[in-house]
Amino acid sequence: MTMIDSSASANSTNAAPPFEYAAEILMGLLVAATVYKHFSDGYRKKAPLPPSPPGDFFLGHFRHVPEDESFRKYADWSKQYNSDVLYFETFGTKWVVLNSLEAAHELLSVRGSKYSDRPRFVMFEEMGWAPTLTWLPWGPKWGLHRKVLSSGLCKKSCDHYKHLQKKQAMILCKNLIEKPEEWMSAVTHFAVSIMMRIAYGIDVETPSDEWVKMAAEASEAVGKAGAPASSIMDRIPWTRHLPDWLPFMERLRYARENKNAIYNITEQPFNESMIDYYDRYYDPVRTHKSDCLVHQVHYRKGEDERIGRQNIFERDDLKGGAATLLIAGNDTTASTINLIILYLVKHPRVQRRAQAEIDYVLLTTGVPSAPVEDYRPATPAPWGASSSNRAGTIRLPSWSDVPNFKYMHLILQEVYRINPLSPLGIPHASIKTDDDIDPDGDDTYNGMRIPCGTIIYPNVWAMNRDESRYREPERFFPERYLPKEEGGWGEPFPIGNFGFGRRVCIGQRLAENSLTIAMAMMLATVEFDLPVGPDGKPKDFEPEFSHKGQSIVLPFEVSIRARSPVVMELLDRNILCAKMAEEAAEKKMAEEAVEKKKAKREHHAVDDMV
Ligand code: HEM
Repeated sequence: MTMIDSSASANSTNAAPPFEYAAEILMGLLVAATVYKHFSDGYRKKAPLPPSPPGDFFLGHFRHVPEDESFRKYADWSKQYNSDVLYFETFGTKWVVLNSLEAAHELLSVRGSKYSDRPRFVMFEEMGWAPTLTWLPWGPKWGLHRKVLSSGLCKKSCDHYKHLQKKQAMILCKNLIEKPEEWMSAVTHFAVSIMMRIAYGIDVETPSDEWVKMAAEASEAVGKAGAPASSIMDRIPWTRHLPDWLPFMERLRYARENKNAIYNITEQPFNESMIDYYDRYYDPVRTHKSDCLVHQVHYRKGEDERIGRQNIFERDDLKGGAATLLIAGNDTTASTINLIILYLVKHPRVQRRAQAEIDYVLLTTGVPSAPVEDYRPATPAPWGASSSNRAGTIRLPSWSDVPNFKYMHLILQEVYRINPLSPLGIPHASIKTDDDIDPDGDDTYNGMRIPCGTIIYPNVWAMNRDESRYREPERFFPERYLPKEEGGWGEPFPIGNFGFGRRVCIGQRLAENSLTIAMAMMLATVEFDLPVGPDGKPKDFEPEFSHKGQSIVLPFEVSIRARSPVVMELLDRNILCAKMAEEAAEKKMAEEAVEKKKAKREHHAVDDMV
């Protein structure tokens, strides 16, 4: 026994372990496959690939594309190679960057049936995402998710949420005035409270609520995860199984460290919402379900089961769908409001003009009969740090006022243009379709070949700075969109911020409603100024941005105060009214539900007697 053991161990020291050369063999096969592919494509005389900067042999462009602010580099290359379409390749992963609106529109919208797939988001899989519309590949499951989520985000549904958005906009302004130093939490609370209510039926009372913290952690985890589908794991999926202490594996480490944040936001609000669903179900008074996504879809599923109709939207789909709304809807909205505040602070002239417009609309429409002077000081405040009209408002903006705030809408467009939240969009991917002429499913655009399965990044940042569309693109100038007759430059609104074609953002209407009512309310009630330095004078600053994943502005200081002494009272009174109206509506729905149940019971009783 001892002898056999020792010979075995001697053999094992002399012979090579079975997998010692596996890496080399694998590498050799990959090189051979790359070389074969290269030459076989060439012999088939296909159209040339789009221009691309030089890469390394085998590694391709892996080392050449920067992780941070790659959109700038792509825009530079686009100019250098005089091509709006650029091609890149690494370890067999091919990607194309579209630097013009024309190319993005033609490929992603007009040829949408070919370009609406997504690449595999291996890093997000590693982070533990449930099935979510944003990352789902093109196919029936995507169609089902899109249909279910869109039904709650169409115009009619969005009108239904307007009271909620207005109430939260008023609470936002109250929080800004009461705790100006915590202004960013107030903004996050605004966005989270809307999405938590719509997705889960959960009311988020204050900016210090646990739900706000949890949503902020998840948004941060996603926001700092880097541009989607660009990590080493997305390029070479098997690397997700490597230990995360290896060099180049920072993003794997990041994914593993942030798994909890995604788990919490997917599981906890969903479970809470389901508990509430069953509480309501068995409660004789609150028998009606809430109007949120989870309750509505879960109820429909139950009804389908009851009548034997197939419903393929599984529990995990609902969980993922609700988390999609929260994650996709809250951070985008909050980050855009942060940007709006930044540009208002940095451009006082723009802020004054928008306030003047809002004051004018509020004063000249639907005004109580008492003279204006009863509500505002006749002259600007004597300490007049600025030339602003500090009159404040005599009433708060309502939804019917919003279309009249024309200059405010231009500010929003200029914020979109100058700082797109997703500078490289969310990547699409091309697929083979029945209409393809090329047997491999490759496509041709302007004489350039786009191989089937290529990942497509629309460089929205470059499109929004296209000098043939925007004069002085780095300048923040909302008037650029005004027609020339009105003193503007007649330039077009930016288009790509919400994406393209069949994958275009489904939350755009909801987001724009949140943004416009929040802007209107803030401009009517709040004054934003530069922070005050130790010498008591306004202190200018250079904002810092993070471009890891989303392009967001990092926390900055701002001086915030109410525009007039009546503002706080107006806000308090209107918030109270909104809450009372909500309670009354809830009570009415509960009473109707009880009546309905009673009628059903009586109907069955008669049936039984018959
Ligand atoms: C300022 C706010 C927002 C911006 C800038 C924004 C931007 C985007 C972009 C660029 C895309 C990718 C489109 C494409 O692939 O071509 C997208 C997709 C998506 N957005 Fe938004 N979004 C915002 C708000 C919202 C809101 C409020 C919701 C939900 C209520 C939402 C839900 C989604 C979903 C589910 C997708 C994936 C659609 C699909 O893959 O089929 N977004 N969004």
